[in-house]
Amino acid sequence: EPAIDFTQFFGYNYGNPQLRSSYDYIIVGAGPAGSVLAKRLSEDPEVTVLLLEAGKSELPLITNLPIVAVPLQATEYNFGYESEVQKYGCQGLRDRKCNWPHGKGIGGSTIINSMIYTRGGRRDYDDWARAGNPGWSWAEMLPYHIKAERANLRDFGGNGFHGVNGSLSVEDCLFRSNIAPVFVRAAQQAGYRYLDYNAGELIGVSYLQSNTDRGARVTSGTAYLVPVVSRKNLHVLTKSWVTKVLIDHDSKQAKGVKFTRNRKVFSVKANREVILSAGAFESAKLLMLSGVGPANHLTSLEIPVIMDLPVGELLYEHPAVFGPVYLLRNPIDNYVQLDDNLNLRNYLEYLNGQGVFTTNTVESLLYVKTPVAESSDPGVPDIEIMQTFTSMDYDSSPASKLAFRLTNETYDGYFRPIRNIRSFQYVPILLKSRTKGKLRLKTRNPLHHPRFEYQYFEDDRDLDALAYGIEEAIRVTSQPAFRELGVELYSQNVPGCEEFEFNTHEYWRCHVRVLTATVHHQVATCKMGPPTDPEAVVDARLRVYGVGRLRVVDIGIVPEPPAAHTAAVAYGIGERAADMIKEDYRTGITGKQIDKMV
Ligand SMILES: Cc1cc2nc3c(=O)[nH]c(=O)nc-3n(C[C@H](O)[C@H](O)[C@H](O)COP(=O)(O)OP(=O)(O)OC[C@H]3O[C@@H](n4cnc5c(N)ncnc54)[C@H](O)[C@@H]3O)c2cc1C
Repeated sequence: EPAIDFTQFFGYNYGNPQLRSSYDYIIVGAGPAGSVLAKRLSEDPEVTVLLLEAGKSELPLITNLPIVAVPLQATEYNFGYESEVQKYGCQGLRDRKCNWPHGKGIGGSTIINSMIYTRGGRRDYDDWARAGNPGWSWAEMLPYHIKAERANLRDFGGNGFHGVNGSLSVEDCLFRSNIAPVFVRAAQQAGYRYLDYNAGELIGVSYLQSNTDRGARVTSGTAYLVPVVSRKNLHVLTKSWVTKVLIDHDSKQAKGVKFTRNRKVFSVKANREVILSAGAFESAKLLMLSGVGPANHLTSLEIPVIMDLPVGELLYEHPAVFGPVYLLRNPIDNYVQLDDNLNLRNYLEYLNGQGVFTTNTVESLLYVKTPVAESSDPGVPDIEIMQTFTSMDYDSSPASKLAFRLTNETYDGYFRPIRNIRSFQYVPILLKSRTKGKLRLKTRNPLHHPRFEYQYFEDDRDLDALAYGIEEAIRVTSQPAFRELGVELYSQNVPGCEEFEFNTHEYWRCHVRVLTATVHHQVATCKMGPPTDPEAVVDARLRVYGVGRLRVVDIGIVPEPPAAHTAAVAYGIGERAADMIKEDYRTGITGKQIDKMV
C-alpha cells in the first residue's frame, strides 16, 4: 500500500457512507457488471443497495488518459496476476509466463483496459440461448446493449443498432494515423466488407469504436456510478475486500458477506440477495472460499463444503500474438518515439478531445475466418486482427516491456533495432480458442492469488489459427492501398525462431509461441447453463445452483469464448441481470433454490 492515498484528494468521490447492518442487495465488485447493477437496483428509492469494492476510486488526471493504459498496469489498479510457467506459449517472455492483469478499483478492469467496444456477434448470443439459456439470444440482448449506450458514431450511429440515451459513451476513436484508412481500404481490396461489427455480423473491417468520451477514458464508475452517487439508498464503499459469502449451512441460503476495510472486519446482512460481480477470477475464488465449489478441491484445503459445484473447472482465454510488424521508410508522421510525443501540445489537444493521447494505439479491427476454424458457419470469425498505429518499439520506457514481460533478449533482438524507424504492428487475437484451463485456490487465505492451470496452445490448432491470422494480415497489407504508402514487412526472425525460414507457416507458428500476447478476456469460471449441464455453476437467471439468494453477475458466467473484447459483454450482462433480479422479486421467486439435475 502506498503511504499516501491520492484518491482522497484527487479521486472521484463516491461518498463515505455510514455502514448499515443490512441492505436489500449486496453487490461485490464495481466492475462493469457490478456498477450497472448498483445503478439499476437503486433506481427504486425504497430498495437499499451496498456496493463493496476492494480497490480505490479512479484518479481522473491519470486514469482518464487513454495513452497510459499500459503503464497503468504497473499501479495498484492491477491485481497483478500471472499465468503459470508455459510449455508452448509465452516463450520469449520473462520466466515463460504471460501477465494476466485484472483491474482493481471502481471500474474494475475498465480502469486499465484498452477501451475497445465490441459486443460480439449475433451467433455468440444465439449459441448461449441454444445451449439452454433462455433470455440471452441476440434478439433479447440487443435492447440491453442499446439501453447501455450513448453512442456518437459517424458512420453507424443511425443504423438502428446503437443507443443515445444510455450511460456508456461509445465513440469513434478520435485519433487515426494515416495507416488506419489505408488498412481499411486494403482490407476491402482483399475482399472484406466495411461494416459495423456491433450490429450482429462480424466478418469484415472497421475503425475502432471505443469507450471514451471526447477522447477521455470512461470507466464503469464514471459512466454508471458518478451520476447516481447522491442516491441515499446506494452506499458505495471502496477499499472493502469481501473475504466470504455467509451461507447458512442448513437452509443453504446466502445471508450476507464478511469484508475487511482499513484492517477491520465487518459483517453485513442481505435482506434479499448477495450478488458476486467480482470478475472471472475473484467471484469463483469467493464462491470456493465460502464452501461452494468442487468438493474434493475444497476438502483438500479443509474448507467445509456447502455445495459441490464445478466452480473454476473451466477457464477460456483469448490468446494473441504481437506481429507481424511493418516498417515505413518514408516519413508519414512523427509517431516514431513516444518520448517525442509526450509534450504539452499533445496534452492540450487531448483536453480538446483530440490527438495521440486519446488512443490506446489500436485503430481498426478486421474479423476473419481461418481454414482451421471449428465452426462451419461462414459468419463466425475465429480471428480478430487488431491494427495498431505503432509497434512495441514506440515505447522505449520500461512500461510496455514490463507489462508484456518481454525479456531483454526478445526486446533487444527484435524491437530495439527498429527503434528509430516508423513502424506499426498487427495483433491477431484467437477468438475461438480450443484450449481450456481451470482456476483453483492456492490457499484458504482470501488475499492470495488463485492458481491458474492454463497452458496456451495445449490444443495445437490454436497455434495454427494464429499463424493463419498473421498470414491474412500480410495478405491484406500486400494490397494496392498499402503500396502507395510504401510499407515493408519487418523480416527479422524473433529470437528463438532462427531455425525457421522467415515468413513460412512454421516460422509464424514459432513466432506465436515466442511473442505470445494475451488480451485478458477470461470467461466461463462460473459458467451459465441449464440444470442438465455438468459444467454449469449458475442457471440462466444467474442464480448459483443449490444456494438461495446468491447470484454471479459478471463476465465469468459467459459459457464459451465470445467473438468480442469482453467489457461490452459485461455491461450487457449487468443490464440483463438487473431486469431479471427486479422481475424475480416482483414475481416472488427471489430466494428460490434451483437444483442441478446432474
Ligand atoms: C489490461 C486489460 C485490457 C483489456 N482491454 C479490453 C478492451 O479493450 N475492451 C474490452 O471490451 N475488454 C477489455 N478487457 C476485459 C474487460 O475489461 C473485462 O472483461 C471486464 O472489465 C470484466 O467485467 P466484470 O464486470 O466481469 O468485472 P471486472 O472488471 O473484473 O471487475 C471486478 C471488480 O471486482 C472487484 N473485486 C474483486 N474481488 C473482490 C472482493 N473480494 N471484494 C470486493 N471487490 C472485489 C475488483 O477490484 C474489480 O473492481 C481488458 C482487460 C484487461 C485486464
